[in-house]
Amino acid sequence: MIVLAGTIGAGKTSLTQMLADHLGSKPFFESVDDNPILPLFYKDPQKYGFLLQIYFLNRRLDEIKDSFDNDLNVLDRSIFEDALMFKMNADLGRATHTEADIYTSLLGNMMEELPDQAHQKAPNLLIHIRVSFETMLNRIKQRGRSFEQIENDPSLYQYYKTLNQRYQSWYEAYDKSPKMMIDGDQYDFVADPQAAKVVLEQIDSKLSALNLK
Ligand SMILES: Nc1ncnc2c1ncn2[C@@H]1O[C@H](COP(=O)(O)OP(=O)(O)OP(=O)(O)O)[C@@H](O)[C@H]1O
Repeated sequence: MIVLAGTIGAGKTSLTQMLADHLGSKPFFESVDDNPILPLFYKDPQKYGFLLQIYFLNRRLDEIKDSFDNDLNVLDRSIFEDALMFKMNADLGRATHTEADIYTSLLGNMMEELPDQAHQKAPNLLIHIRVSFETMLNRIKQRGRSFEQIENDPSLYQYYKTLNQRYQSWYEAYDKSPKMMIDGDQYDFVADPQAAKVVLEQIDSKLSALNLK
């Protein structure tokens, strides 16, 4: 499986669809609009952070199991980023370190229980869409999900800034599978068909180098 990674508004959902269409494989999306915990979490992160994390863990394990049958299936977010986000939430006092430790241990246990074929536990390729903090803020504003708006909760500015910074070091340290980075500032693959073509070419050549295509 191929997994997309990147901060809020990086374009993971759009690239998942484009890439699956291009490869003739199946896209897997985590629906934000149907997530009943997310608005609660934004309103009261201390209370709902752990519940949200367990919700995501459950959903992502389902996705991983469902996408097993084809190496080129595309998932719109990796399970590894949840750990990054939860660790950050714990560091910011939005979850306790005990909750973070329990989550990490549960994640490890559940990954061990996945079916045996070792290659299927880790993705075949992780694609990180890197966007600047400015682009991230613009996209969040443009998309207009009310609970994500800084006007409604000014503390989100710092939350988003910290998240954006942490993604870069997270990506550099990531070693669970082959990986590549797409420059989401340079290539606006949603608005610009030429940029989309370049991005798909970059991914194609990585997949060929990995003998996946
Ligand atoms: N593990 C997590 N912990 C806390 N919040 C999370 C976590 N995963 C996702 N979210 C929240 O869920 C919402 C959707 O995030 P996500 O980045 O998956 O999709 P997106 O914003 O639609 O991204 P894209 O535009 O790249 O498709 C955001 O508000 C994000 O903060």
